[in-house]
Amino acid sequence: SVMEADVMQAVQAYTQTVIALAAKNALAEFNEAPEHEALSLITPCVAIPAWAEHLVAARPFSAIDVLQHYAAQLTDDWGTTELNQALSAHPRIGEKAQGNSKETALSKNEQSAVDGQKSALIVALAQGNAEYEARFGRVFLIRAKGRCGEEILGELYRRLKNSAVEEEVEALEQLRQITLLRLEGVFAQ
Ligand SMILES: NC(=O)NC1=NC(=O)NC1=O
Repeated sequence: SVMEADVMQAVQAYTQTVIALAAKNALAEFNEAPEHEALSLITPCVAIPAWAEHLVAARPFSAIDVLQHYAAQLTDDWGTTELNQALSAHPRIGEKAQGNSKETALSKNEQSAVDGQKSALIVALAQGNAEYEARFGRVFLIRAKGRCGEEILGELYRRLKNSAVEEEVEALEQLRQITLLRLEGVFAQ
């Protein structure tokens, strides 16, 4: 009925307000926190200290999208060094992330669609990972969030055919996506 529609609309508007206010508080917290605290909020996003240090140094941010835009700009300079630095914190796709660090929890969540999938898939991912590491000399990195195991395996097979230069570009783009998605998560709580 019209009444119910109005109530639903009001609830939705209220919910949006609460989400916006929560994000605002998270931003205020980040802006005002002591440096080491602000750093600890964002270091789980990616194991590239310079990125987190520059982001913290650029506070205060007037809005979350300004912060996210600057965070994205900082990733433009990433190259081989940053990629290898970051890979130390990313478990292989399909392998159970070890330990109880914040990064491990994030990886587990991002890879949740892969976990418990058909064992044939897990075996194929393990073989593909090994082939990738033999060919490119580093762990295969893909933004796993929002992707099922089959799609990840398909991407692994496709990227195995890349040249070293093409593959570094792709791996860096995946690292950017993982990092910026995790940053969104920091301010969405
Ligand atoms: N090797 C990986 O691709 N690791 C990961 N991808 C994600 O999206 N999270 C990870 O930890």
